[in-house]
Amino acid sequence: VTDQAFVTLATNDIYCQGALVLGQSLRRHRLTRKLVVLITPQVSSLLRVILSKVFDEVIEVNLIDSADYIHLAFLKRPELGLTLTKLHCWTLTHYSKCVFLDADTLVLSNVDELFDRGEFSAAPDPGWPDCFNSGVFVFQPSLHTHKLLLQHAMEHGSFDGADQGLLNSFFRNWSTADIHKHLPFIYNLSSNTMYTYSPAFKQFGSSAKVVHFLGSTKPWNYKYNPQSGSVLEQGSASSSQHQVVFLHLWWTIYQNNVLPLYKSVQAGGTHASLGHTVDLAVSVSQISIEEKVKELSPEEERRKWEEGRIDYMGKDAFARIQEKLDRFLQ
Ligand SMILES: O=c1ccn([C@@H]2O[C@H](COP(=O)(O)OP(=O)(O)O[C@H]3O[C@H](CO)[C@@H](O)[C@H](O)[C@H]3O)[C@@H](O)[C@H]2O)c(=O)[nH]1
Ligand SMILES: [Mn+2]
Repeated sequence: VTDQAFVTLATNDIYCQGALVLGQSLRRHRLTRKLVVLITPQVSSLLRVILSKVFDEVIEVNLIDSADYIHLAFLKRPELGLTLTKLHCWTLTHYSKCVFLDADTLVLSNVDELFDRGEFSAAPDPGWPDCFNSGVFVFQPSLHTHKLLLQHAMEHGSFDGADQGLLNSFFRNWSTADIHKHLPFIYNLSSNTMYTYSPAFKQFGSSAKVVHFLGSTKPWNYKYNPQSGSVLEQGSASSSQHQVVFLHLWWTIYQNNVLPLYKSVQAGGTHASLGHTVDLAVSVSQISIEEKVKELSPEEERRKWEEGRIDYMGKDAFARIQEKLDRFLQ
């Protein structure tokens, strides 16, 4: 089937690591659809090369390219940045139907049956089951829908400041209108929420098809010991039994199906620079993915702005600029 696709999003080199594991996990289970990753200009050229080995299409999306009125409105709402980026998936009109998967999801078996569902299908959010979780959803690309979504974002914002709030208020009758649009929880199983229903996990957990590492600690924040096959806990994060199993699987795929891709591109050392934001440390007993903290020179900063590569979510966010101005004026 060439007019249907699995789609994910990675706006930086760190989330690319998740996208690569997700892509490889899809390939392990008889892939019959196209694989697409949306990226933003921040993604390094090395990661683009690696992504293109796993994904059929690596598509750069850029907020600056969107219609002018949206761009202008966006400048007043920089916090919607990442949200609008996810919405770009509706512009993939060379596909008739797609399944979106967050870069922090992992596919455990073939999930082609998701394409039997219509827009907008998603699984309940474990924290508020009358809302859907926007980490896995079935949608139909359409420039018209895309425009309506952007308009909705500009007019009403998002009640959680991100895509899940926006999509839930846009597709507001999801929870009551059509039960076929309720994906079973096994298509978006979040294993690390505060509240879990353990007997249900025992009963149904083994039929899980997609795992979602939702929340602030992602698999790539852990370290992995390839010899013992153990995942090393990070700080205060404590993992439940089933989560450990899924983390282990994530790292196994990373080690066996992602690391070799890098080796074919660059001479592998024990400490490799994977792009401008990621360092990879590989030794016999430990693999870790670390974020590089790199300060740009003022000249580099200015060039970034001039090229339109503005970090709306981070240091160029309006609140941060305001702080700077206040400090300057005092
Ligand atoms: O810096 C970032 C952050 C996010 N993403 C992408 O956006 C997705 C959503 O972000 P994530 O960190 O996975 O959020 P969650 O912890 O899953 O939190 C919830 O809340 C988000 C915001 O509403 C929704 O997008 C998620 O689907 C929902 O599960 C990621 O998987 C990536 O595909 C990036 O590319 N870069
Ligand atoms: Mn997620």
